[in-house]
Amino acid sequence: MQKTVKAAEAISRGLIIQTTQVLGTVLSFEHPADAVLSRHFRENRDLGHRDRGFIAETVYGIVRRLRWLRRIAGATATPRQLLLAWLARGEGWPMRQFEGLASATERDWIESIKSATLDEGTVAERADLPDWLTERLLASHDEAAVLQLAYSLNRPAPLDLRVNVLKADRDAVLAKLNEDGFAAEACTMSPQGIRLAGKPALQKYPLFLEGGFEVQDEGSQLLGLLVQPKRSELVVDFCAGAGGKTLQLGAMMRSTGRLYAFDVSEKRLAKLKPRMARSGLSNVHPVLIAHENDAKVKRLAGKADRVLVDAPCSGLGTLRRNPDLKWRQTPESVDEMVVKQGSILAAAARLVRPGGRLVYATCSLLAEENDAVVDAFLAANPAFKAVSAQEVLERQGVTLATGERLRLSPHEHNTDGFFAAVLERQSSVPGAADD
Ligand SMILES: C[S@@+](CC[C@H](N)C(=O)[O-])C[C@H]1O[C@@H](n2cnc3c(N)ncnc32)[C@H](O)[C@@H]1O
Repeated sequence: MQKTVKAAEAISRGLIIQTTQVLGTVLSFEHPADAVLSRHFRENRDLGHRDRGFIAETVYGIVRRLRWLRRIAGATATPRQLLLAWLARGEGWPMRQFEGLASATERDWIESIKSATLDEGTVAERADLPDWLTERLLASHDEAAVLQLAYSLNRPAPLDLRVNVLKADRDAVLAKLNEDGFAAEACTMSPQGIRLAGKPALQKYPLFLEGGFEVQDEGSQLLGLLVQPKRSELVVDFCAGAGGKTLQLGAMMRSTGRLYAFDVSEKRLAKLKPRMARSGLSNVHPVLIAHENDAKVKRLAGKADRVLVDAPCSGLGTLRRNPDLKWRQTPESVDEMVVKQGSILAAAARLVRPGGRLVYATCSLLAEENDAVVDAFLAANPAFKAVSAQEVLERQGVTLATGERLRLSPHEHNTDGFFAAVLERQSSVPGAADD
């Protein structure tokens, strides 16, 4: 508690006002919270590391516990009231810390909410999730599991790195990080992963600039391992985005063969370029496509050894990092996503050569974006058969009792929530009517 009190002593009225402004913009839910924060920091370059940390952590803390805070502070509480309620109840600030920051009337109000008690509340209220999402999770989990999952999603995520195996080896990177004062340890599941304590700034760290590692959640690294690309293969990362997994696949291919990084977003693909330069990879070919049935995609029909579909999804498995998603997504947006996912998977499957592998992955926790999409695909494409994700990982030294389909969750694996299914196009079904 002493640490919180000390940090709070340095909080100025100005910082409280700025945090309230950022919070107000985030709570309009017109833009993603991380974009609102980045923009604020770009426009206020004089803000120090600690003040940025205070604004970001406070805003994320409030968004994570918004339902609880509204129960405490009132359904129509203003951003400033939510902030004061968070500092008093979420951060446990004692009354004397509000002197000079809150008016006498506000301090009376804070005192009253400090001692306010709440009834137990509904499952959704206790989980700090919207009702519709709680209902959908309850369809595949019991109440205790939903609450456990929600509590783990409502905490900040650790910082994981993936060692670039083309340039470095994990033990050497680990030793260097520890020597330079970072508290780093090897990830327990991913053989390429390192977990750091705290949130150190790494953008200017020489080993990062030289391409020795990238930031990537350990769970996301396991998805790359499921693709298991080999040297000289033709591999397609169908939804490459800024290339988190592309870079991992390229390094696993030892910068040989051809690795196509498709995406419909020019902005995301542009973010891949500097990362490619750092990584030292020369086998990556970013390709901007208009949609999943673009002619640039069709040219590779039947040619790919491996295809990864890291599908656009609700992102609800990443609530530790993007807590605003739970308030921004709707049942309708999820339903639209499911249609898109089916269409992308069908288009990507056409690229897989006989005997080749297709991996469908999401960072969603919802069965309709995961199993339902894969089940519908398998029913319509008898040439594809499921392969055990557990066995694919085992062959790479990862022991994880996941069964046929990979399911990762923060409360069980301390990773983001991920789903993946590994499928293989049978070589013995000539001309199967699957496309
Ligand atoms: C989950 S993100 C990918 C994250 C990325 N693989 C990584 O590891 O960093 C999904 C991506 O799918 C892209 N996308 C959306 N619709 C698409 C489509 N029809 N074809 C290909 N990519 C698409 C989005 O622009 C987004 O970058």
